[in-house]
Amino acid sequence: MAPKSYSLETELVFNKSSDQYNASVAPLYQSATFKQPSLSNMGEYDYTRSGNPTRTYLQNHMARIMKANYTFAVTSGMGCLDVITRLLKPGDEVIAGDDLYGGTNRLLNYLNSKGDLKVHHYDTTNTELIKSKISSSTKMIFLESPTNPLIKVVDVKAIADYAHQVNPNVVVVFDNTMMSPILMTPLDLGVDIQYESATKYLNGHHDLMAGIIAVRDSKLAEQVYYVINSTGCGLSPFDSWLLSRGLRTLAIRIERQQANCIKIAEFLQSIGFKVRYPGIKSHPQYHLHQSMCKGSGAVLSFETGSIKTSEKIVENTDIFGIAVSFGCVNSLISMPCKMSHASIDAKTREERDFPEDLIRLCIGIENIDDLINDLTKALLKSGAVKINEKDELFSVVGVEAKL
Ligand SMILES: Cc1ncc(COP(=O)(O)O)c(C=O)c1O
Ligand SMILES: N[C@@H](CCSC[C@H](N)C(=O)O)C(=O)O
Repeated sequence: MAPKSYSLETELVFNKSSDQYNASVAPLYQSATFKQPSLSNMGEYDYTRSGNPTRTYLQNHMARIMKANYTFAVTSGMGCLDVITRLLKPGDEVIAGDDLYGGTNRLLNYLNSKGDLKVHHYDTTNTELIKSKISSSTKMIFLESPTNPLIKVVDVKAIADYAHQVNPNVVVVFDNTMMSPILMTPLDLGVDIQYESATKYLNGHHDLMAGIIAVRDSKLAEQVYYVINSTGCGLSPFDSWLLSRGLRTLAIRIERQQANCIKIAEFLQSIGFKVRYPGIKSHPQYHLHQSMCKGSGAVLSFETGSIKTSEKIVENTDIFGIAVSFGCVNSLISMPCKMSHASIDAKTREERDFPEDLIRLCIGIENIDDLINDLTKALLKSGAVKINEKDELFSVVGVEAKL
């Protein structure tokens, strides 16, 4: 009989553990080795690099949440990409977005520069351009949507369907870190491998690094497992246990983070900033995004027109911490060009229309009035915003972001 599945919110907290003592929380097997029942019978587990019950529990839970047949927990989001790129052969052609996360760009560039892969970066918001570049020699396609931090939206299904028509063996890879499984199910849109940095929303507390790889095809799953076992990047028992714990509140955290983010996007827009956020109608791909996702997440970016002004804003918030990463319960502020995306060189950033003054906000679950007051104080101190005779805030920068 097919296992009964519940709504995502229920699946997140529903415990399917079959623990011998009926522990309400799946136990932590903090053990590197497992004794064999006999010399000839290895038993279910022998060595934690190859498998561990706490990691299996997490993976089974994640598979239900991501609508995957197989998931694999590894030591970071970049660890996922490392495993996935190892499925390719030397010299294979791959297509990648031109606004992928900085670390993704760095690893792909590294492999390209060593001649391991031939990586071609294109603007993946231009579906026709991407289609024209896909050929029978394209072996893998790397997509991200909305992109971090320019919030560009990709037509995932159109690209995945076309790529599979041209080459049934192409592997379409999708980084779903920005949406999480609560807001998007990329496997339903035709991607072959979905991965996420679980360091972000999935865990939500910035107390661990992890990554999850999800697939439906059993052959791909076998290859992914082979690499993980061979390289030893499976997630440790303790981090698997911690991630299982963080995961339970994913739905409620995202609901609150997103509600706060929408209010902040509207606030910034109302005082004259051009805001990049797929949850507001002014986003050029608002309808495409809404057709693929159940929400818009809690990351937005905006420009001020001046690097100095942006620096002053970032340095004058209290509640918003100056830190990389996102998806955590507390709010963060950053300048991607100096922080998360500094690994993309300045020339490439310019070629890709990446604004140096861009500020990224990652919204947490704090009280919304406190967040808006904190931001207002920093905007006023920086001089980016002033108060008119009617006591209303207005932006004095009036910059038109290149969306
Ligand atoms: C969209 C995206 N994908 C992947 C990663 C890599 O994840 P990790 O930091 O867990 O390696 C990050 C951030 O680091 C990210 O923002
Ligand atoms: N120094 C790190 C930067 C990590 S950025 C983390 C996250 N993806 C974000 O977008 O903020 C590095 O070199 O990778």
